[in-house]
Amino acid sequence: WEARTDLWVLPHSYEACAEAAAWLRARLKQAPVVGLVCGSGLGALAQELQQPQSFDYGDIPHFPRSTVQGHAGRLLVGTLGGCPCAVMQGRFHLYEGYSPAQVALPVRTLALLGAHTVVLTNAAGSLREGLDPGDLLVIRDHIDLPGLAGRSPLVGANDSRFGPRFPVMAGAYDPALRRLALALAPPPLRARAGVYCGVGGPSYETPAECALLRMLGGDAVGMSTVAEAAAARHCGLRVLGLSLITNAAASHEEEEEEGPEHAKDMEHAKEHAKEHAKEHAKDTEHAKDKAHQEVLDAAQAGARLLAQLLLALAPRLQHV
Ligand SMILES: O=P(O)(O)O[C@H]1O[C@H](CO)[C@@H](O)[C@H]1O
Ligand SMILES: Nc1nc2[nH]cnc2c(=O)[nH]1
Repeated sequence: WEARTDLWVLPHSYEACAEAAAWLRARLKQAPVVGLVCGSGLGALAQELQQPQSFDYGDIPHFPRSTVQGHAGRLLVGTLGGCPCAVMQGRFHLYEGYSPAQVALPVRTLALLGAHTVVLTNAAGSLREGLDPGDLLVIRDHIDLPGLAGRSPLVGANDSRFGPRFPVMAGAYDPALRRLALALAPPPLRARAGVYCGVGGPSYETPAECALLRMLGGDAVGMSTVAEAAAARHCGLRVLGLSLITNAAASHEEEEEEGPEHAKDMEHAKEHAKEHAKEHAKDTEHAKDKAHQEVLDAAQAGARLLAQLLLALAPRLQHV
């Protein structure tokens, strides 16, 4: 038996990223030094980009396709506050069926294009009281749950052209960039530092899972960013992580229903159950991606202040 490693290896091979980078380099007026990944509903972060060149992911060799609402699937390259910048309007997630290496391919491509810094933004659910929708979590550290379980983009033969076999992740989120982001957050944007938990998704967390993540020390939870951060650190990029809080995690749950022990008798309980099942079926139909739509709406509402922060930050990111 011979393992088919080609399908697995190709999307994360150095050659695939180098081909994507060469394709872009041949078309770019100016190479980016900073890469910005837009989270769900945060595509408007590109609005201040000057003289942007635009590329559909479908045209860039080896780039996966964006399949999630709120992720346009486009790379824009221009200048932000004078700083040459590449903005990814849309990222890839494990729950779309992509491998961790495919999720990380754009970050590696940006590194090969000459970027030295990436800003990873996302929409996230809060796990903490006092961290509310509209607030910004400046990521101090992360808990990479898929990564801890072996779903890391760094799994497989190590290509030392990217980086070392065992990269250090302490201090992965650059402390100086974090301080800068905290200092430059424009009022009324409330920014604080904290820990982002990356989960596989696509289901949102149960209340019990939220309690677990809280116990682990998480402040916010989302389904992205951690694989990109690992790949970025592996190839020596500086990383700034920004989570726009869009909801309280697990707040989409229904109010707890009283159990059948509270019904007067079994008949009553059965009737109640039938009615509830009907109502629930209607709700579920109506709720198709209602939760994600709420995330997108909240992200779009917060995008203006986040865009202001990025505009203030960009000139300070240009030089290492
Ligand atoms: O992390 P980003 O890409 O911002 O998206 C977040 O929003 C989606 C859920 O609504 C998930 O993809 C979650 O990770
Ligand atoms: N996993 C997860 N991702 C999110 N993205 C935006 N909100 C959430 C959330 O509550 N949970």
